[in-house]
Amino acid sequence: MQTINPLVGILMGSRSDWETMKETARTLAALGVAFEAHVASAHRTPDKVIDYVLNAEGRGIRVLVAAAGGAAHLAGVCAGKTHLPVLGVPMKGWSLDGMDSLLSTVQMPAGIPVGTLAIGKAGATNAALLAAAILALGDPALRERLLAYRKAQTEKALADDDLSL
Ligand SMILES: Nc1c(C(=O)O)ncn1[C@@H]1O[C@H](COP(=O)(O)O)[C@@H](O)[C@H]1O
Repeated sequence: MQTINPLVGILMGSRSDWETMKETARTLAALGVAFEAHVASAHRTPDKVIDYVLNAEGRGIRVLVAAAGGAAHLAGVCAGKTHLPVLGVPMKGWSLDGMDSLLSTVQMPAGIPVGTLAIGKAGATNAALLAAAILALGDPALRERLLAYRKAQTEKALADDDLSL
């Protein structure tokens, strides 16, 4: 999936991660951030991952989001091949409630950072917001859209405080 001149590259280890990672795509779309999303696995298609990451900056990508479940090596391998910010999203996976993905994404050796988000859809949403926040540092119009998104969220949370039986 691709919009024009993508600034954010979303990689996921399997198509089975897409249901969760749609939250990243939807949030970026809501903020008007151009992105692309691809299935690429450090285990199953390592050459595709390396090729993508090495060409990302030259193609205009500014932030990478890497999502994987189980033995989640994708984000770490991406980070090892680029100085672009890499945000890791651990997938809940098929066992261990995603703790395996979380730990294998977050526990990077010093020198090769992966900004690791929460497991699952919350992490997928927040990866988009963090990517947008990074891009907004140099994009005043995006900064305004991000502030409006946050304001709407606050207003919804306040409006939710009208409990009845
Ligand atoms: N952790 C990785 C990597 C990787 O780290 O490169 N590649 C695929 N996977 C993960 O394997 C899980 C099961 O994949 P399948 O559903 O295709 O069997 C997915 O969550 C995927 O991210």
